[in-house]
Amino acid sequence: MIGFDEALALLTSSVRCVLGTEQVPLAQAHGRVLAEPIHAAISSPRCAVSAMDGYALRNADALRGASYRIVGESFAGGELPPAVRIGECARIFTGAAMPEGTDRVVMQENCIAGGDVMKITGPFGPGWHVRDAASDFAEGDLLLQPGTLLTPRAIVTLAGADQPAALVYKKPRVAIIATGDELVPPGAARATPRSIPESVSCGVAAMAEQYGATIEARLWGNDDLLSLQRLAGRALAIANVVIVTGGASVGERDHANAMFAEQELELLFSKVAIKPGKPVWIGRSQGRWVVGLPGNPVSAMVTARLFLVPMLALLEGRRAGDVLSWLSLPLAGPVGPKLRFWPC
Ligand SMILES: Nc1nc2c(c(=O)[nH]1)N[C@H]1C(S)=C(S)[C@@H](COP(=O)(O)OP(=O)(O)OC[C@H]3O[C@@H](n4cnc5c(N)ncnc54)[C@H](O)[C@@H]3O)O[C@H]1N2
Ligand code: MOO
Repeated sequence: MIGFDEALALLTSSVRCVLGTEQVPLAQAHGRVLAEPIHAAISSPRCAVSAMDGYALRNADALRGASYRIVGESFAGGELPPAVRIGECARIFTGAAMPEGTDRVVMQENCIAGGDVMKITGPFGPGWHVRDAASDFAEGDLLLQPGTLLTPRAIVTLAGADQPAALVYKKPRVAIIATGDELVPPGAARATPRSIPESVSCGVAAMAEQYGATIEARLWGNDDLLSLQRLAGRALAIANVVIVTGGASVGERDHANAMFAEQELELLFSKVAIKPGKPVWIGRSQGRWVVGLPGNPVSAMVTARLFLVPMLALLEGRRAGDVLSWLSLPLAGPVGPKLRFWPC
């Protein structure tokens, strides 16, 4: 039995990001982890643009009550109007390039216009309503570091930097083997008195997917060593990470560890001084990671969150600290020896 900190340190120093990389288009990049630095291919905005619909003019020339001749118009993506001189202005729309000679936009709510004349009628305030060239980022700026999780925020940055695709780390492939004679598929327990619904692999698969893994197989084994050994071989052939649920303890039919013995299982640790979840174990077999979770659903979910999730993060090129953050809080009340089925 080892302490939690020691177990986590062992895991963190042993799991390497070795699954390789692949190029994915932006539409498939959400939730993936960047394997390259992202630099801006263009500046944003590319030139000074208006932040409002209104009229562009020279700031030094702007005066409430004054009139200006409208010499052209500027639309987002359109041609630039002629240069604007003193006493002149140009019609402008949000996102359109500022015409030469202009450095201020007066919102149209503060003007009236007729024919080719615009008059400033309202208090147009201190804001110039101009977004300077490269005020978001400049061409060549480093915007995203390798190891960044591609969240919606990172995706909009990638696209805004004119990057149509990204190099990302490959997703870990996971196989889950649920063990236990008493287990039946959810929905079938009501008809069989001594059975219980197989819930653990459902929750653990959802958690693994949430943290970037693909589920290659959900397998099911009785508490019979021979058939479990066959399942172990099958799972190791298709996955980077094999998760076994149940059978982690010392009962006569607890084979989770033994089912990998023929596959040269090397344990990283077995049993951690935590509650719930003491029987959790992690090892290597045939170059794959094997994670043994206790069968109790609460224990399995807690140990999956504490050990499987950082393992997946490390395999995907992230750091364990990206997915584990700690907050010390006082207990709301005394904790007895029994835990509820689902922690609230
Ligand atoms: N003599 C000892 N007995 C136990 C110890 C110990 O140290 N010495 N540890 C206890 C602890 S702590 C735990 S946790 C459990 C873990 O046992 P196993 O991993 O061997 O799990 P099982 O015995 O197979 O099942 C425990 C419990 O969970 C239910 N289960 C199992 N798999 C699923 C599943 N996929 N979905 C839903 N429920 C599942 C199973 O029916 C049992 O009720 O061992 C203690 N014993
Ligand atoms: O600690 Mo076990 O994991 O009690 O349920």
